[in-house]
Amino acid sequence: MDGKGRSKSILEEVTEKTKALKAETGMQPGLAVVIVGSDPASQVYVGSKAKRAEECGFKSVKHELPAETSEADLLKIVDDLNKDDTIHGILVQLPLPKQIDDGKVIQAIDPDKDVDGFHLVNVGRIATGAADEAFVPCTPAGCMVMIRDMLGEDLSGLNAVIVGRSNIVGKPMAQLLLAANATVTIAHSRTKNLAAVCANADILVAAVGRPEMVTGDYVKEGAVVVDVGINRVDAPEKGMKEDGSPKTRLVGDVAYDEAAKKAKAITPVPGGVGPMTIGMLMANTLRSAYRAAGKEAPKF
Ligand SMILES: Nc1nc(=O)c2c([nH]1)NC[C@@H]1CN(c3ccc(C(=O)N[C@@H](CCC(=O)O)C(=O)O)cc3)C=[N+]21
Repeated sequence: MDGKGRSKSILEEVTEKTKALKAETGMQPGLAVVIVGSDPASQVYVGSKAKRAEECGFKSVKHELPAETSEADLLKIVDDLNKDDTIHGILVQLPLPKQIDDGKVIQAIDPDKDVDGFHLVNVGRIATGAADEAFVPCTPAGCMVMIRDMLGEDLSGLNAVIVGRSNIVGKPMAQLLLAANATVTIAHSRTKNLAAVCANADILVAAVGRPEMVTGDYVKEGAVVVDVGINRVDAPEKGMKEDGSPKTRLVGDVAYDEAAKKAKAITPVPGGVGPMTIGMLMANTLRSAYRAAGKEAPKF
């Protein structure tokens, strides 16, 4: 499953619907991305989010704050963005430095601008089957688009196994699959006979953060496999960097070649779930702007 290509089609639709909203109401969707500290990987993600937002025709605002920023100062910025009518989506890049309580910052974001879908109000909306009114977290939302492309809207009778129980992927993924009528199992590091549990899955979602842990024997013949992992591992076969350390490459949580032999469809890393996450962030921001304009939000 080509996440990069599918994400492109979503971004095109977002761009089109942004034009339509502007023509009809004069409103332009606005996305604010806040990053604290200078972790290089985080900088790259934030940069590409801002770039995509501009390509969609959004107003894009980036707040880059020093690593020693206090919680109070960050909360003040969030509060200002909550009150800013030109901003429809607020994303505070995680993780935050240790002097700042992630939970406190997330709960300070206006739930109706929480395009990450991490606020308790949105978590609760999804858990109670009100996903249409909620912001659905971007990574699970992107996974669902690819699963539905393969299997249709109704997953009745299918077994879905998610490996990983995080609040940002595993748990919301389970809610979305359940809402689509799949029979859902959440497996994790304490699960007994993990390979056997996974081998029962028609839909297998790997979100554990352990490079290539899901090997061929975990995969049922004909399964749809979604790999959420993005792990940077040493790749000495590519040679050395200038500082003498080995070059690196990205791998998922799934051993791709082995799994691909058995799967009906599988997402690659890179080029799978990652680009879909960014696509869904733009879709959520567009939806937020439509709601602020009092118009029915387009579905993705
Ligand atoms: N509040 C918050 N929301 C997030 O959504 C969030 C976050 N914090 N913190 C960090 C993680 C990470 N994340 C990624 C998004 C896209 C790719 C992506 O597009 N990856 C490319 C590869 C990029 C590369 O080459 O490094 C791919 O998989 O093809 C990766 C990672 C969003 N995150």
